[in-house]
Amino acid sequence: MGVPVYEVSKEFVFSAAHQIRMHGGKCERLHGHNWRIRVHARAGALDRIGMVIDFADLQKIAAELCARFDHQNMNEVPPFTEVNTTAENLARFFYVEGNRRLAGVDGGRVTVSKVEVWENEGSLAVYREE
Ligand SMILES: Nc1nc2c(c(=O)[nH]1)N=C([C@H](O)[C@H](O)COP(=O)(O)OP(=O)(O)OP(=O)(O)O)CN2
Ligand SMILES: [Zn+2]
Repeated sequence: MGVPVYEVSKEFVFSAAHQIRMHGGKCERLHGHNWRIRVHARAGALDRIGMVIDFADLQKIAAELCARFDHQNMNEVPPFTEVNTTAENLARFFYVEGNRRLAGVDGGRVTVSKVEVWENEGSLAVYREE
């Protein structure tokens, strides 16, 4: 028998402008996206009612993180005043901040395992740690 792993995920959309510094092409100009973020959470054991985490609680965490960027120029919102606003860096940001928020919940039973960021229907970046 393998080691059990349960995973749930939740998806969010927010609208924000950005510009990719040093890109050298059109993406260096200010432009916007409806960013689509999917946050995956995993656990080796379920809680007493059979959940990794309630979808509503995962939604709350990710919604808080999205709120700081919604209808903003992301390049003006820390840490993206210093870090380039690529989909890869945004995925890492959600992964790290999501895990920071989950660390205090249920003795660290649940972690963010993966974050996917779509800049548009065809362009996806994924961050996870191995
Ligand atoms: N690896 C990455 N490449 C690019 C990123 C990125 O975050 N990581 N970002 C951009 C731009 O933000 C751009 O807005 C999105 O790129 P793209 O998907 O190419 O968007 P287009 O609308 O130009 O795409 P088409 O599908 O060709 O119309 C660029 N690259
Ligand atoms: Zn873009």
